[in-house]
This record gives sequence, structure tokens and C-alpha cells, in this order.
Amino acid sequence: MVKNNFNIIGVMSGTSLDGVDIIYASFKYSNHWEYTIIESETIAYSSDWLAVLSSLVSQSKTELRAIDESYTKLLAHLILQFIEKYNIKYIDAVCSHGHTAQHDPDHGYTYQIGNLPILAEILQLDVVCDFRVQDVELGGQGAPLVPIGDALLFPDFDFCLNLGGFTNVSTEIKGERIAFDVCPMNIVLNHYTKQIGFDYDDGGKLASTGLVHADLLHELNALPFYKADYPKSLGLEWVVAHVFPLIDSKNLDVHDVLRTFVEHIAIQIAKILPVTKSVSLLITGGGAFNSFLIERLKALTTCEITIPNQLVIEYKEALIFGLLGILKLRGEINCLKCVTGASKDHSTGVIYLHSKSI
Ligand SMILES: Nc1ncnc2c1ncn2[C@@H]1O[C@H](COP(=O)(O)OP(=O)(O)OP(=O)(O)O)[C@@H](O)[C@H]1O
Ligand SMILES: CC(=O)N[C@H]1[C@@H]2OC[C@@H](O2)[C@@H](O)[C@@H]1O[C@H](C)C(=O)O
Repeated sequence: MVKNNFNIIGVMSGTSLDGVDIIYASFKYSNHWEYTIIESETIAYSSDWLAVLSSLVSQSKTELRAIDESYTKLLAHLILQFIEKYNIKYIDAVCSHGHTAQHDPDHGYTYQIGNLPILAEILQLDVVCDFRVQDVELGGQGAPLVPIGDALLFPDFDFCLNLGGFTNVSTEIKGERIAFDVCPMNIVLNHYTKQIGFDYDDGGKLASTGLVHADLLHELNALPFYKADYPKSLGLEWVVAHVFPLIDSKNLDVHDVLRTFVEHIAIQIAKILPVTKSVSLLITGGGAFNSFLIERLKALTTCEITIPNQLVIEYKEALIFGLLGILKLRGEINCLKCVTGASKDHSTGVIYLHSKSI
């Protein structure tokens, strides 16, 4: 009989490098999925790890392999610490995304570090991980993977928008889930706030004091990615190649860069929402705390915006990777070809059973 109740640890490290999100959650299935986040924590990276993770894109395969091993051990250590701190007793599996090191799906390549089999051995727990590789092997973009979770856990919303390192959206068109990356967000904003001594732009206050630079805004909006049809996804490589050089060529004050980029984000999001009818929009990810961006979004759209509680804002991705792991354990589809462009719907992820469970 298929198991319907699961207690899992969900682990996610996103592109913003704000830390490792870990949750302990219970899931229950009876006609539909229900979840409860029981414990949660974001564990910030040390400055040494931040330096390593910021340089992943340019590492050789051999260097990446070594980093992968240390990073897998780091994740194991953080997960064990979390389990001990919250005195967690019953865990069906650890479902972990790891951290995207390199992503070039159009050349059949994606690499998430932190997904080596030693994770299960150190934890002495069953692990489901490495969710993107199989999709890329099947011709998909390997991202975004969260939309099936949006459909299963948040079915009441017309659109689910995640404001993380990149913004991505998922929605249903004619009964089919579609999703794509909209534009880069905190990965760009944080890069510039750091130049004036801030990790991020709290509430968007820095941006709100800047001026929109019309030429830069126009050139950002004219980047070819925005004209391409979905499925489509973005990576740091694209930002480094196209966005930073464009912004830096203007030699602007950082406040003006932030203000212009916030406007760019709001315009790109508004462009994907229907103008003729009011739709419901769930906004999660750290960018949901950027009140200035939300204000700009409200000015440019007619949608009904819901910003959920802090747990869902911050941990929705870790929660959904938990669900993807559970679906994999149940042998069910957890990756949709209509979202990633893969050749078929499939059950993605790798299961490592720890030595005691084999
Ligand atoms: N109070 C705040 N005001 C403005 N921005 C904030 C605030 N709190 C967090 N953020 C932004 O949100 C970021 C973290 O967001 P999140 O954790 O959703 O990103 P991520 O998981 O790394 O991204 P991704 O979804 O791309 O993987 C921070 O780096 C910061 O830029
Ligand atoms: C390759 C990769 O790690 N992509 C991430 C990234 O961060 C946001 C956006 O770009 C999204 O496509 C994806 O993550 C989310 C969690 C996803 O797969 O749904």
C-alpha cells in the first residue's frame, strides 16, 4: 500500500546565497496534499563558503568535484545540527536540492553540489536529492521544478510568483501548468547593495530614493530573453554576461541602479499578468519583503496580491522539494514536461538509502 503520511526534512539553498533553508514538515495525502511546517531555520553561510559559492560558475569540473564533497559534508553537518537542536525524532527522508553550481541546460548540463551519496551515510537517513539532472537529460530546462508543488499545495491561486535570486512564475493555462523564470531579481539587487555596504535592500528603501534611468530601463527591457517563449530559465551565467555589463556601462549611482532595476522587475512581472481581469497572485521568496517592489507591482497591475505568512514566504521552496522527494519515494510524477520542456513527465530525483535501511 502507498504511504500517505510523511515526516520529512526539506533542504534548499537558493541563488541569493542567503543560507541553507531547512524545514521539518509533515505531509498528508487524502485526495489532496496537506502540509504543516513544524520547524524551520535558515543557516547563513560563513564568509569562506560565500566566497566559494560565489565562484562556482567559473570552476573547472575537477575543482567542482572537490567542492561538492566538502559542501555535501557541510549540508550533512547543518542537517544533523538542525535535527539535534529541534529534537526531531521521526524522519522518513531528507529531501534536498543542494546548491546549483552550474546550469547550462541548452547544452545538456546542470550541476547541483551537495548531492553525493555520503549525505545518506553521514546522516544515517534515507535521502532524495539531485532533482534537476534527469530533467536536463530528458531535454528539459531542469528548472523551474517548484510549479508542480504550486499546483498541489497552493491550488487556490491563479499565479504563484517567487521573488528569489530570480523571479519565476507558475500558472495554469487550459488545465496545463506552465512556468518560467521571469527575470533576475535579488541576485542583481544584492550585487549592487553590497557595493555600498548592505547585504540586501531592506524593504526596497535604498531603491526608493533613486531615480529611474530611462535608457538603462529601456535596454534591460529589450534583452532578447524577454521576447523568448516559455519554457525558459535563467542562470547566473546569463546575468554575468548580459545584465552586469549593461548596468555597469552606465556608471550610475547605486541607488539609481536599484531604482531602475526594481522598475524593470515590476514591468517584467506586470507583462505576464492579464490586464483585462483581476487574478489572484501568491507572492513568496525573500523579495516579498521588498515593500517598494510590491508597491510598484500594485501600481502596474490589477491583480489581487496575497503575501502569506513568513514561514510560507521563506520556506515554500524547501517545502516543495520535500514534496518532490515524497512523490519520488511514491514513484509518482514530480516533474512536468509542460513546465520544463522535457520529452515526458517523469519522477525525478535520486534516492540514497542509508546503510541501515538497505
Ligand atoms: N526585508 C527584506 N527586504 C528586501 N529584500 C529582502 C528582505 N529580506 C530578504 N530579502 C531578499 O530576499 C533574498 C532571499 O530570498 P530567497 O531566500 O527567496 O532567495 P533564494 O531562495 O536564494 O532564491 P531562489 O528562489 O532564486 O533560489 C535576500 O538575499 C534579499 O535579497
Ligand atoms: C537551475 C536552478 O537552480 N534554478 C533555480 C533558480 O532560482 C530560481 C529560479 O532560478 C528557478 O528556476 C530555480 O529554482 C526554483 C526553486 C525551481 O526550480 O523551481
